[in-house]
Amino acid sequence: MRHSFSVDLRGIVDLLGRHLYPSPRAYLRELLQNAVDALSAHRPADPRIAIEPPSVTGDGSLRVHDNGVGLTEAQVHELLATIGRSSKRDELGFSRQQFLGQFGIGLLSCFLVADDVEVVTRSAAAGDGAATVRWVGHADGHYTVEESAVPRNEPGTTVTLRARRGSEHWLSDDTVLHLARHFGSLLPYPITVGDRLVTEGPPPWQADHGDPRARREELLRYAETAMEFRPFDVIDLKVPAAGLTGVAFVLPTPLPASARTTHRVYLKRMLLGERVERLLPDWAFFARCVVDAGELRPTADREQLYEDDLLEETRQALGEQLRAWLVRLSTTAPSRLNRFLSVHHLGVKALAVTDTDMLRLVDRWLPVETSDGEMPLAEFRRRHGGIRYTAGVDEFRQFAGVAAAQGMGLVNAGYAYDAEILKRLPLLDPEIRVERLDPAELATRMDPLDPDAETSVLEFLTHARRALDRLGCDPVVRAFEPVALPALYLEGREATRRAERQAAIDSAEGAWADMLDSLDETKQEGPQRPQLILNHNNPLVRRVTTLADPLLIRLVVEAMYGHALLQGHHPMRPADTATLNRSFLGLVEWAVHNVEDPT
Ligand SMILES: Nc1ncnc2c1ncn2[C@@H]1O[C@H](COP(=O)(O)OP(=O)(O)OP(=O)(O)O)[C@@H](O)[C@H]1O
Repeated sequence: MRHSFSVDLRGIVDLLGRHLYPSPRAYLRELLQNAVDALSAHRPADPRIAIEPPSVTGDGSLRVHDNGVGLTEAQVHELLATIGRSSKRDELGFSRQQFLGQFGIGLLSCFLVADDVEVVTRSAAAGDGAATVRWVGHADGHYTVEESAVPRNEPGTTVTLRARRGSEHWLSDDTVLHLARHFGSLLPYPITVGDRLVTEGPPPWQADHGDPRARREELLRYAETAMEFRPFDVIDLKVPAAGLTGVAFVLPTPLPASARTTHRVYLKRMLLGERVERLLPDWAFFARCVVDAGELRPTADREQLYEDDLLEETRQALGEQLRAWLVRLSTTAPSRLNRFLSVHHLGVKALAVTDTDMLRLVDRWLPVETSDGEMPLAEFRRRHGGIRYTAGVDEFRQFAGVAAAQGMGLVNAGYAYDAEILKRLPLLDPEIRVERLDPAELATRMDPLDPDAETSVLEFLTHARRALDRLGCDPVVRAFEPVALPALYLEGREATRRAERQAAIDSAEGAWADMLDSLDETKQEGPQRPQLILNHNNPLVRRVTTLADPLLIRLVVEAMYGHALLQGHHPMRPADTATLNRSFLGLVEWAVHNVEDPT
């Protein structure tokens, strides 16, 4: 025997109210949507939707009239009284293009605010003699159908709601006016609430202003009122496959890193939401869009866009259009591009990591910190042939001045995405040379001393070497710029790696330490120790190299070693800290002793 499911309407309404619709306000959207669909199905000469709020009906009820397609009695039974039955779907289950509704549950949302829903309707299709049918559905799950005592004089439908106790505010004049404006201001048929027209005509980007500058100004003004910011620029958007038109407003300030950009989306000119996500690719955080799309689908709660192939395709196409705008800006208005970059550099850099056009744009236009001051990478290459960079900000601060003085240009790639961007530069031109600075290389650029000077520092060097040996460091004397810098601690990249490995071995214990130790293949290689480069051009250093007292030389060299470590933000091992302390106290003692006893 076959049986049909019976549905407990209260349970379903509860489900919708709690889990599908985030707020009961959805009821007005669903009523507007049905009225619009009814007009799209019939298209009378003077289509209109008239909402009568309680102040007009006078009996506390809300009425929504349309002069659309209406329903016959048979359709009333089939469509209004069957949950999930919609006239707007084809056999394959896809929503028919011109309609907003598709699921056949929208009317149920009225039960979120009312216990009874009355529909009085007359079908346009059934001709002049069509009866006016009155259907009343109750939240407890039963309904009545009868021929209306008052016949309608034109096809169409009137839905009447009387607020459930406690829900009166959802039907109040102010709320209804606000909701009708919110959801319906761009809808293609005139909508009135009482005697107020809430529709505003076509979307602002479709309005014809004749002059493009006037249009742009109008759109900027629209953004100021609708989104509360004066955009940096407006970009027209169009994706025919999704029936999408609209505009992207470029944000005048960067978003906080954690924030997601959201968009105002209309579907067939009904507002889907003001905070719709995932319309643009993630990288396009600098734009907020307002769009209307005919073909994109909503999620069942009508709050977000349904994720399908068409949405993905649309996202790509919109991304393309924003990218093209950026590239266009770089050729037609570089100064505007520079202003844009100064605000949104982080996002553009993120984009350049995966996108070659953006990489080219960053290369040519985005100023980066270099030892010659701020300039785009392309300009830096013009001056220095290739690119040598430091991967950390500290490293850059330490070496930029010295490197520049030796005629070596340095790029600071210590900020987000910098190093990845630099490594990708050869994609633009395989000839581009990019290498990371090896600090050890700096020493090779510094002038050795002339033979006389070299001889004069030999004895000093012997003492200095003895002082630094147990710290794993070799002293070297060179003449370099800037004169003001007495000493520089240089650790080659290999030496750094080795120090890190050694630190790991030192902090490990037992078998683990033995294993790390045995893995340390560099043990077999010759020593590559960090160097303390003392600057012979510096007057103080020059005097120090002439000292005769081995104890004083040791104290001075140790102090310079500690100072150079601190200056270069190098990590201080316990031995380094102890050395610095001891040399400091030793020098104080030496100074005091000499003041007391100058002999
Ligand atoms: N104002 C109206 N004029 C004519 N027919 C209507 C009207 N309101 C509802 N209907 C009919 O009732 C059916 C069910 O409406 P309901 O709002 O529940 O679902 P839907 O609009 O089809 O889909 P959705 O759940 O996406 O809103 C509609 O498909 C439509 O045929």
